[in-house]
Amino acid sequence: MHDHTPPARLPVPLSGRAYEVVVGDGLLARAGGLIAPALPARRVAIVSDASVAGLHLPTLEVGLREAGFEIRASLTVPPGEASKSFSQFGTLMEDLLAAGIDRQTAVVALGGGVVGDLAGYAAASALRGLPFVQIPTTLLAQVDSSVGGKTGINLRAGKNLAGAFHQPRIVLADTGVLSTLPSRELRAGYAEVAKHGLLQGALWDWCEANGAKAVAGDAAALRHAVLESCRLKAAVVAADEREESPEGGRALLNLGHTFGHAIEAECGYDGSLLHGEGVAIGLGLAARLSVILGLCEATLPERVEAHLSAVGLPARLSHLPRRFTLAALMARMRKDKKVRDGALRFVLLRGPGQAFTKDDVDPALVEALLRSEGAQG
Ligand SMILES: NC(=O)c1ccc[n+]([C@@H]2O[C@H](COP(=O)([O-])OP(=O)(O)OC[C@H]3O[C@@H](n4cnc5c(N)ncnc54)[C@H](O)[C@@H]3O)[C@@H](O)[C@H]2O)c1
Ligand SMILES: O=C(O)C(=O)C[C@@H](O)[C@H](O)[C@H](O)COP(=O)(O)O
Ligand SMILES: [Zn+2]
Repeated sequence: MHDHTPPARLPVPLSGRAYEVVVGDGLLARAGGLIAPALPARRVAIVSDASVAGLHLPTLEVGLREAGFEIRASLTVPPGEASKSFSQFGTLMEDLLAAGIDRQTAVVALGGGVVGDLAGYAAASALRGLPFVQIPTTLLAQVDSSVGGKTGINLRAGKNLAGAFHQPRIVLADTGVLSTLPSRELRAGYAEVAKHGLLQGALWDWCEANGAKAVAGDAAALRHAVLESCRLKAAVVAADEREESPEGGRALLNLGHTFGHAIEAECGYDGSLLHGEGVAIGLGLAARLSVILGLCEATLPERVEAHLSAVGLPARLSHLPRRFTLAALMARMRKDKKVRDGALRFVLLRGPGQAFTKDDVDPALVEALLRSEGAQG
């Protein structure tokens, strides 16, 4: 049963590279007509993961062929974070070239953030840059990763440490495909909505009132979460596309990620901790660090953690079954891309809607926080 609300079109107003995020139900079946005006030719290579391809690739292929698209290849990678690797990247590049792509062939990512980040990096690199289309199929990818042009893979040293900025020509967020998403994945994606809520303010109030509906799969709540998240992200990215602003800018979208990425990397990308779950724990830790530094009300961490727990997300390090060593977490955080002149930089909160970056945080305070949360050493 499809929702017949007409699709919304949100602009991402980047000078010379402006594009739209189209949000609606049933977009996959109409994909060809929707993406053709944004592309140089009706020729694509689709990249997906094996699970998503089994569920949604046939609908997309029909939707593209109906509009006269030639599909040069439909390539799949194994589902999961481990596919954001150099070896999958290499195989994907070879397969794209073997499929006979040229510079007018668009790479279409059909999947979650893993497929979007990996295929986007391949699109940025193959023939030194191919047109790219994002068709996000997870809540996380619809509210966050498909918008803004960050692409990349993980290295042994940590998360997203190789990559490129490569903006898509268009994003199709078909909210109907979320009905097949496992509930753990829906909750993990919701962590980025809560992050956007804490950055934006009014959206945090909405989260506290409606988050439970969103993680239960309520279509109206999910549409609202996608629209408001993309609206916020589009504005932040348009103002500071490459995270260069000294005043916070795009780096604010990293709220919770300094801690989250370190925890995720320590877990080894084996599915035991999803990106959104790491972000949820990171949001709680960022709120706790903000209190330690006297920046916000002492009640904020409990408020953040209570909401995240209420929607079924882990909100504290101690909620995970495994233990972490302090030295390992600190070493991971020192490799974070926000580090400036060797100093850790954190996104902190004065309250919901009042985030900022701080680069003179005493590492001893961070260590004391992590120790009090159960890190060993
Ligand atoms: N580029 C960015 O700006 C950005 C932003 C946030 C996160 N990320 C990255 O995104 C990645 C996480 O993305 P994710 O949470 O989407 O994970 P994912 O891509 O691994 O997808 C999660 C799981 O859901 C399955 N799946 C996807 N869509 C489905 C559907 N409609 N029905 C059923 N199953 C479906 C996939 O097969 C996979 O097993 C991380 O690597 C993170 O670093 C990037
Ligand atoms: O788009 C951004 O900018 C973000 O920070 C969004 C994050 O949710 C996302 O996880 C991103 O990939 C993290 O960026 P990174 O630069 O720390 O790898
Ligand atoms: Zn993230």
